[in-house]
Amino acid sequence: MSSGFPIPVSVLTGFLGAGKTTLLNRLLRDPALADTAVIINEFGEVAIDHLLVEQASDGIIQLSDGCLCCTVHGELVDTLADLVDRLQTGRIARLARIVIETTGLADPAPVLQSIMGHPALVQAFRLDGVVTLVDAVNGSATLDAHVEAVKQVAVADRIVLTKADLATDPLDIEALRTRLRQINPGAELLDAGDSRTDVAALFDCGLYNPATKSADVRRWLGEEAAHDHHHHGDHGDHDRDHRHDSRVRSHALVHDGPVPFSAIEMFLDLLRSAHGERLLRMKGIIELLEDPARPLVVHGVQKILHPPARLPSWPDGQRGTRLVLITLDMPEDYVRRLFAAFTNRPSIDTPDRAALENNPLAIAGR
Ligand SMILES: Nc1nc2c(ncn2[C@@H]2O[C@H](COP(=O)(O)OP(=O)(O)OP(=O)(O)O)[C@@H](O)[C@H]2O)c(=O)[nH]1
Repeated sequence: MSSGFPIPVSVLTGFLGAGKTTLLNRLLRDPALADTAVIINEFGEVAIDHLLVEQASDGIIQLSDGCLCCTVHGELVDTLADLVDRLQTGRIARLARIVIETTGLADPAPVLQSIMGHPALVQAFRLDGVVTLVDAVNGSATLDAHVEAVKQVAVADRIVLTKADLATDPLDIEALRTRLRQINPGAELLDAGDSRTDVAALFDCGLYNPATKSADVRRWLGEEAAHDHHHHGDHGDHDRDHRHDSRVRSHALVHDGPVPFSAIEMFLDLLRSAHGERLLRMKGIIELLEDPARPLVVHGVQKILHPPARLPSWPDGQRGTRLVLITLDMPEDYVRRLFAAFTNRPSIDTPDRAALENNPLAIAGR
């Protein structure tokens, strides 16, 4: 293997909406991350994430998988192998680092095992560290409800607490910190709002060392290695590898043409008031009737609805509204019909938006 190898790989993980892309955008502004390739995993039929990473798009590689939970094994391995090939044939001059942003529902063990355990990749890459983000507002509830979130914390070298600015009770934050230290006593615990939480503090962790992690982590990684042993070269066994909770699903909503702000607002309000606790994540890019040239970006994370932001222009030139919702136990049909009602594309037997607004007896979704 030629010089420049092994390339350090950092894994950025954290539950849905914890703030991975936000932190990544901040870090990518640092010249220390020049020559960094970013691999992001998208799920669902519409891709949004790559539009929201503010870097020259040639540095971003998007893995598109239909699955919520996996930074899917085979595709990640193929992408990394392709990068090696491009470097060796001179199509890329140099890569100083790779950052992999996992999906929020990812079990991190297979991702780490892809890098540490794959016979071909182990020569080219070294797993440098795992950075796990935990949202200070939703963190405790998320750890209670989702085992993936506990695993993400347990495997971390650095844990970054986000959204402390939104947390109302400092005692809650302290309780969360204590819990994070219990799950992973060895990781450094940092605050996203602290300017010292920079590239130097998060990356260059040294070679990832499972021996410094809990017995659980060593067991999970061991199970992955055993699982891998049977699956090298076999990318098609997704059903068997598919581990996410079938109660969790993603809904992709697309609308061509501009939508009035009031319609989007009402759609989100109704969804949140009727089914807020079932809405794990909502994100979208919206073409507004009032200002179609500047896309509106909306984010909801469990009980938080973040203030919408505006982009100066359409990142990929393609206008329209793309929303992704990740829900727990929510019928697909309900979401689609409600969205159709507010974008004036009623399906059969569904009251249209005007009827919903004007008729107090109309109950959406019924
Ligand atoms: N107030 C506040 N908002 C934050 C912070 N970090 C992230 N956000 C907001 O949280 C929302 C979700 O952030 P993202 O960076 O998209 O989260 P993510 O982890 O990449 O989301 P997924 O990829 O969907 O799992 C956005 O509206 C961000 O602006 C923070 O520290 N404070």
